[in-house]
Amino acid sequence: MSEADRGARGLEARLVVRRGAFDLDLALTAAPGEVVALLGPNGAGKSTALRALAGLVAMAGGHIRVDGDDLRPLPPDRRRIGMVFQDYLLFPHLSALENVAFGPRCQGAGRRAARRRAAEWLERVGLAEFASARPRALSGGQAQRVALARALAVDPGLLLLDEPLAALDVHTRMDVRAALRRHLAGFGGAAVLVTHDPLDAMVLADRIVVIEGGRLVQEGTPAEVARRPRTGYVARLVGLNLYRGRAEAGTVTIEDGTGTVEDGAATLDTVDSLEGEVFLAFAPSAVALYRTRPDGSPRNLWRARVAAIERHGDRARVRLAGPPFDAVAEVTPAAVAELQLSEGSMIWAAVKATETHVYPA
Ligand SMILES: Nc1ncnc2c1ncn2[C@@H]1O[C@H](COP(=O)(O)OP(=O)(O)OP(=O)(O)O)[C@@H](O)[C@H]1O
Repeated sequence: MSEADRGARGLEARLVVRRGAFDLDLALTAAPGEVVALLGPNGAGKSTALRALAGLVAMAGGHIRVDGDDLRPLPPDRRRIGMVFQDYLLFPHLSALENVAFGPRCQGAGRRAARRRAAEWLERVGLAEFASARPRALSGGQAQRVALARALAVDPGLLLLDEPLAALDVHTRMDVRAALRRHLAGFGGAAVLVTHDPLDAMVLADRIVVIEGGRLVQEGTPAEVARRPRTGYVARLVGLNLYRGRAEAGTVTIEDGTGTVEDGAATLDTVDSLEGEVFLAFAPSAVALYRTRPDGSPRNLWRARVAAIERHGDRARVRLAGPPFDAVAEVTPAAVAELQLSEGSMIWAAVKATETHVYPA
């Protein structure tokens, strides 16, 4: 390790954890002031990663450096870490103020200093008047703000948030998400957030790290990840059709289609000049559906079976099954009626070359 590494600020970690048949091996960094969201399907290892950082699960290897200090040998209560965990609730027998004062007390602050500090934090999260309330008298959103104040009151070098909004109803969730964003913006340490909700990740994170099967599969800013998904999971999350293929002279041969490549069926034309291994993506709204073969035959035209029709806000999502490949189309409910779409029916689908996006695999 170089001097520069030792003195690096923020989080610099490699987390190696074995849990039965599952193993996690993840390099993770977060600069001071940066919020990194861990996103991934169920069982990907997000909570395991967070618990390893907190010292709640043992690591089989790796290291955790926060502002240059190695935390791995330290027990959880000696790590300067703030935690807002879904199941790491407030102490029910303590008031909001005492809950927040608990951390500074543990760090050695005197009773009065700890209470003063807690009062400041409750003020900052807008709950000054609830200082003497017990947790059961608080709403879910208020309790979550007290938990955040408690986490931040210890002036942590690293803040860990595990599904901080998951237990809240939709309306409260929006408010608390906006408040959380403001508090995170004012926090000078590194923050790692675990969420299932792509919207939380998009709104709260500076950078998204996607993990699947205990390994990093993609990372980037929310915009980069949304625009250029690299796995099916990410593509579904951001609502895009995504394929891997080989590009040659403006045509992409789909390699992960559901059917065999017969007489050029599993190909899509693009307006891109990229060659070689690529990802090809297009939005469900770019897919046009026809009952009969359209005149003038657009270039990217294929015959597809309707596998399912789902309501999605004021639009309908039509799942199309291959061969040549699966896709999702988004149309109006009126179009579903006009086209007489039903599960199992065969239709024509088209997507303009100009509506496809191609990027290196
Ligand atoms: N206490 C445990 N003992 C053994 N294996 C465990 C334990 N907890 C979790 N696992 C396994 O570790 C893997 C990762 O689980 P983890 O909870 O970290 O995933 P996650 O990405 O947080 O999932 P979710 O989104 O469902 O919370 C899973 O395969 C799970 O079965």
